[in-house]
Amino acid sequence: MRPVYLDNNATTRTDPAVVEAMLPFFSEHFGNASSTHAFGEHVGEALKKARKQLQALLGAAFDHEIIYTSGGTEADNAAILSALETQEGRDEIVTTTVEHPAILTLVAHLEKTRGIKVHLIGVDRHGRLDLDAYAKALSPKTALVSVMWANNETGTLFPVAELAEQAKAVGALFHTDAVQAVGKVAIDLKSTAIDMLSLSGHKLHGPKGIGALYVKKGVKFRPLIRGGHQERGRRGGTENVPGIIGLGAAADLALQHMEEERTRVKALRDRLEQGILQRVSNTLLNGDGDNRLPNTANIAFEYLDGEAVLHNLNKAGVAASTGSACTSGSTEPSHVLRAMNLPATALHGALRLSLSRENTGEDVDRVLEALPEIVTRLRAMSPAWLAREGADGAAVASHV
Ligand SMILES: Cc1ncc(COP(=O)(O)O)c(C=O)c1O
Ligand code: FES
Repeated sequence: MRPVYLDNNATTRTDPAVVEAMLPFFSEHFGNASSTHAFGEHVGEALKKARKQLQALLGAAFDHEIIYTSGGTEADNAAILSALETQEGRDEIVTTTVEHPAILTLVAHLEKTRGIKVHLIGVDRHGRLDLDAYAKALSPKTALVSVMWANNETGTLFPVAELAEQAKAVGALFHTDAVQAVGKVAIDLKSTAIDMLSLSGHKLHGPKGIGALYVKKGVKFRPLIRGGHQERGRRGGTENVPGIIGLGAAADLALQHMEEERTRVKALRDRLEQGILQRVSNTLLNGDGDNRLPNTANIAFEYLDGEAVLHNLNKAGVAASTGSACTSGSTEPSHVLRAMNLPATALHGALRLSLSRENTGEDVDRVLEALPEIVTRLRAMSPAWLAREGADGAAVASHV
């Protein structure tokens, strides 16, 4: 049976058209863009076009607002470290409890080694940001705010445009980790107060190992990687030419497919989600209702271990994850679901199903066929579930 891939928030398949666009840049057009001879010439032109393609997806005012990086993690690191250098006299960072480790690991390190004060803003049961706490945390000491656009585990969207306005009002820079949002939701940076934005190629059917940091014109930037004059001196090192070309092609395709993602993919996701909730008892939908990425479903099965559900789904030919790529395999419950205060009975039972434009109705049917039986079988072996049934039974009896 054809395997079903529902782990697109971990990574996506590089679109065949993207691979096609990249291939010549490994062979006939292998030149270095910095060279003045003919081998480099064609490369320079192609890079310019790719930059324009990414600019269009971001709605950026200028193409030189884009700095290519090795991916989302590097872009996040570059943004935070730059802000601390340029925002003299300010030594506080405001971010959230549900950020990706690319942010959380770095800010924890900065707190420990540089005495930077980090405000971690929490979320409610649906993953919505505590806006009062956010407003209170902002001050003239805030160097940078970093709030993700879309959460990788639940797909919940944060109101980054409004948050950026608030940050601007206290003179803080605003960065957003938009790794999961770019290509899935409409973005028009020129009409926002967002100063910096991180993205990653492999989350939007582009190649791995390429990403970008958008830095709004006029915002001071200190390079993370110093070297040659590439990227206007803001990121040294020979350009990842095939990667940049691939990211441009992926951006172009993402723009073309954006409407489809919002309608067809969302309809598939909704059918999948509703189908599971109807067929399986004691399930919780994690995330903010409609205010979510159109492709992401995060569902917790009470009294079960998500890893066990996942393992059995894998055997049925369905690839998904328990929440996040990097923490899968560990027995620690997700920091995102913990921050959302999920009931203890559900904390370990989460399953993330993340779709893309490559999924079909048949993929959804496959999950809906396999999953209820898996959950029933696992619950029949779960002491916690059996104890709960007993307890419920007693509760029912006491009401008669
Ligand atoms: C929200 C978020 N930020 C950052 C990253 C890291 O991106 P990359 O794998 O390109 O370093 C990811 C990928 O897992 C992510 O989901
Ligand atoms: S995706 Fe969250 S831990 Fe890596």
